[in-house]
Amino acid sequence: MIRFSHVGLNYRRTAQAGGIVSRHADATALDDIDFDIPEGGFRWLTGPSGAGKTSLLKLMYLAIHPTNGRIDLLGTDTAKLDRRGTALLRRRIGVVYQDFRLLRHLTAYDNVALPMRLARRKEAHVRADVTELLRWVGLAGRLDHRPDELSGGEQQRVAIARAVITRPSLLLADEPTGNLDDDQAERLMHLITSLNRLGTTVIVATHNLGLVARHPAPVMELEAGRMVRHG
Ligand SMILES: Nc1ncnc2c1ncn2[C@@H]1O[C@H](COP(=O)(O)OP(=O)(O)OP(=O)(O)O)[C@@H](O)[C@H]1O
Repeated sequence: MIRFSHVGLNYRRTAQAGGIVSRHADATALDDIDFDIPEGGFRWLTGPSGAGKTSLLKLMYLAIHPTNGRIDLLGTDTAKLDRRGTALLRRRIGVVYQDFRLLRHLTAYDNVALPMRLARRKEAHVRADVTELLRWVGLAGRLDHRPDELSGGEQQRVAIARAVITRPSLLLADEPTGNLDDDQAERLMHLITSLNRLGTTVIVATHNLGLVARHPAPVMELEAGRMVRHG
C-alpha cells in the first residue's frame, strides 16, 4: 500500500552572483497531495510538462523528502527510515528513469544483472534471467553493447529490463515509452501488466494518452502541483 497524506514539496531556490548566494522564494512543486494505492494496484500518472510527475515519483523512490505531509510506502512511514532502512526499502522498488541512468562503463547485460547481483543471486540464475529478459525485450543481439553503443529506444529497453529483473514490489516508470515505437511500447506494456498481475504495484507517468486509452486503469492527473483527478 502507498499512502500520501497532505504531501507538499517545495524546491529551495538559490542563485549565486559575484560570490553572493541569495535565496529566492521556494518553488512549490507539489501541494496537498492525498491518495492511496492498494498493494498490486496500477495507476497512470498524467499531466502537462512541469505539473510535478517526476517530483511525485522521486518522493516515491526516496530520492527526496517531502516538505510537509506523510508518505507511507510498502507499509512503512518513510520519515522514520534510517539510511539502512532506506536502502532496504529501495531494493524493493524498480525505477525506470526518464533519462535511463544506465551505467556507461557496463554492458547491457551487466546493467540488467546489477540488481540481481546486489541481491546476491547465484550467477547461474543471473545468466538465465538476464538473458531471457533481454531476449524478450528484443535485445538478444545487444548483450555486450555499452549504453553509448545503443540507440535511445534500446537504452530505454535496457533500463526497463533493469527495473523489473528482480520483480520489485513497486515499479515506478517515468515516460517509459518515450523513445519506443508503437509495437515496442505495446510489448513493454505487456511486460509491465504481466508483472502487475504477479502482484507488483505499478505507477507509470506518461504523456502518451493513446497508451492510457489502450490500457484502461485509474488515472492520477496532476496540474501545476495539484492532484486534479484520481481514479
Ligand atoms: N531540482 C529542482 N529544483 C527546482 N525546481 C525544480 C526541480 N525539479 C523540478 N523543479 C520544478 O518543479 C516543477 C515540477 O517539475 P517535474 O519535473 O516534477 O514535472 P513533470 O510533470 O515531471 O514534467 P515533465 O513532464 O516535463 O517531465 C516544475 O516547475 C519544475 O521546474
